[in-house]
Amino acid sequence: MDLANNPYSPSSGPTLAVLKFKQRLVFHLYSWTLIAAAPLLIIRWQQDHLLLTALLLLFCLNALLVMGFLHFRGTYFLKGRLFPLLAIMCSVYSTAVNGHIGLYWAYPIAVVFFFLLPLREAIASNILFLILLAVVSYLTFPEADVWRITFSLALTCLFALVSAWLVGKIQQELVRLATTDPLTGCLNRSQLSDLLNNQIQMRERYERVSSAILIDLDFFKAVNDQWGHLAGDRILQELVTRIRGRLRETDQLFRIGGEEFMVLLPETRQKDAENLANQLLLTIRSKPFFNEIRVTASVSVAEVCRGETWSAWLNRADQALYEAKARGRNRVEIAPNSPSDQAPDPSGQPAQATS
Ligand SMILES: Nc1nc2c(ncn2[C@@H]2O[C@H](COP(=O)(O)OP(=O)(O)OP(=O)(O)O)[C@@H](O)[C@H]2O)c(=O)[nH]1
Repeated sequence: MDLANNPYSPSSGPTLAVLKFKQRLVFHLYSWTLIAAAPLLIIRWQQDHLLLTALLLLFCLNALLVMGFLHFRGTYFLKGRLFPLLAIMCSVYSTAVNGHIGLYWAYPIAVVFFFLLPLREAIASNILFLILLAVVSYLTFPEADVWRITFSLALTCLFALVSAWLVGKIQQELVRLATTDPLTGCLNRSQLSDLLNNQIQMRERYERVSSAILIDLDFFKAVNDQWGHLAGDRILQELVTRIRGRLRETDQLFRIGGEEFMVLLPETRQKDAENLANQLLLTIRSKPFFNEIRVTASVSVAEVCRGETWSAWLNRADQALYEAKARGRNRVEIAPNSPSDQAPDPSGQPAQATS
């Protein structure tokens, strides 16, 4: 595993990619609403509609602010929560004073809520919008029109809701497919750097120390050669079930190579990680797998050191794993702390290799 040249940078995680895509989408939607609202602002100002002009001005300023925050900070002001309020006020007021001409804007606004807001907030905003518009329509239009307006707007909201929900589900599924290994259901390497970096931040900021365990099956090629690849696959699946049975909810299990796995243990010191590593080794070698096949594993443990990068952390764990292989396999090896780490081990115990 060549970690120094690892292609996975923190910005390459699928979750981050989806977030960036959403931010770009929000930026474009705000620029389009700005392009649509700016001419209206001038028209209403020329017509001396002062209240509507003020509302549209606030609307445009909010759009500019959100776009500015997105462009310069990569985050947006109030997460765009002023938008529904201003959009509802503009549309309802415009319908009250301009009749049908104002009403036409209600439809794109109802749809765009689902792209700019979290689903629940979009639903709540649309319910409020529908009620207010129904009241204003009742006061403004003939009764027959009120039903048509309310019903057609409700249908527009419903279709937008269904499409937004579907897009959200598809997106969740795509992220799941991109981040998990199909054979074992473990996390794959796509988010490895991000999650290791999170633990490094916890160490730097709050002195919360995490550890990583690497597990590599011994002589797995021989298992494949003797029993076939399908048997090998079943062993890998059973191995993951056994490992998972020993982990806490907060621990994360990655498949980082063919028969190589990594367990990330947040807030776990080396001593506790070493205990767990010994237990994991025991669960692997103590009982035969599918078809009465017995396998062993080489295991390494590395606690994160102060000031080190995620790849340096993983490299230390990897070196210790090579050491475990070199010393005869079927054992746990502890990675020595990096020279940059000055913190004393609270247990006062020197790092030891155990079998
Ligand atoms: N069945 C199965 N085998 C896999 C999978 N991924 C990798 N392998 C096999 O795992 C074996 C790994 O072989 P090696 O890298 O030589 O390692 P090893 O035989 O375990 O030897 P040591 O690690 O040195 O103990 C290869 O035969 C791969 O084909 C998989 O998804 N399913």
